[in-house]
Amino acid sequence: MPELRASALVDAPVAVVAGALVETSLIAGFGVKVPGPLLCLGDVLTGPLGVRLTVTRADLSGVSAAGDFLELHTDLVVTGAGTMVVDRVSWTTVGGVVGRFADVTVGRGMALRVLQKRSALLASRCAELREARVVVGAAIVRDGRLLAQQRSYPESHAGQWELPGGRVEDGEKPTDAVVRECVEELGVPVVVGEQVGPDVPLKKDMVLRIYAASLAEPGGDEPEALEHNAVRWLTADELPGVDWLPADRVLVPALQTLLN
Ligand SMILES: Nc1nc2c([nH]c(=O)n2[C@H]2C[C@H](O)[C@@H](COP(=O)(O)OP(=O)(O)OP(=O)(O)O)O2)c(=O)[nH]1
Repeated sequence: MPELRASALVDAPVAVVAGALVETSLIAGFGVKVPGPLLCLGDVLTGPLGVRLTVTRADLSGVSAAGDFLELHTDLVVTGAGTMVVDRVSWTTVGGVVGRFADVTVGRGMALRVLQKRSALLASRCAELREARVVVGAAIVRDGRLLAQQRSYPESHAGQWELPGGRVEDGEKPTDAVVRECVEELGVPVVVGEQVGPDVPLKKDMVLRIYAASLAEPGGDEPEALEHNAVRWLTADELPGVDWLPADRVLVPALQTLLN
């Protein structure tokens, strides 16, 4: 299988770059049809010439999509100077001299041009997302289950599930916002841990950032839905079947890893 590699250094943390990579606007300009604004595991991308690729990875380590005769992988490597983005494109070549000639003259040239253009788009989107407002969410785990809560508004999202959290206020540390929001929404204090998964873009200038958390007083009051319809404790197996808000669906693999 011929393979083409290209790499570029992006001046942004890996969570920002991984988040920018799941935005489908980054690839929609190349004639690729996408199912929604954010790439999720299992999504099918339809490209020119009937190429169909299934997303097999979309997390902090990068994004992959694979089809019958084409595979795309973008790996992210943390360096002291930013995030190294390593693209690998591999495809099955049509046999014989003609096939190999087409490969060299058409396939490689096309792939390189696409990668160069996407690399520039990625760098400028990461610069925007670095400055974006942050909505924090808490991935509260107890006894191998994740707490989710069901929204009651707006009408378009009522009934869908999300993690406790909200916008970080001016001058507030994101981890402090997690604690404040959990007290406001659930009536309980939490201890905040590491970030889970990428910074998922919500709109042009806002990202969703999830932190692992645990109840500060495990034997204390039960978390209650003070501003939502309901709370639920979910197992890793239950996560993919939940009607999540779109940005939270992107985070399901990372949340399953947290639970496992
Ligand atoms: N708290 C929280 N917000 C989420 C999640 N996923 C997700 O897309 N969001 C979005 C919904 C909201 O647009 C925004 C959070 O805003 P917010 O908590 O400050 O207040 P809100 O729901 O009233 O927001 P809004 O409708 O006024 O935009 O982030 C999640 O898991 N937790």
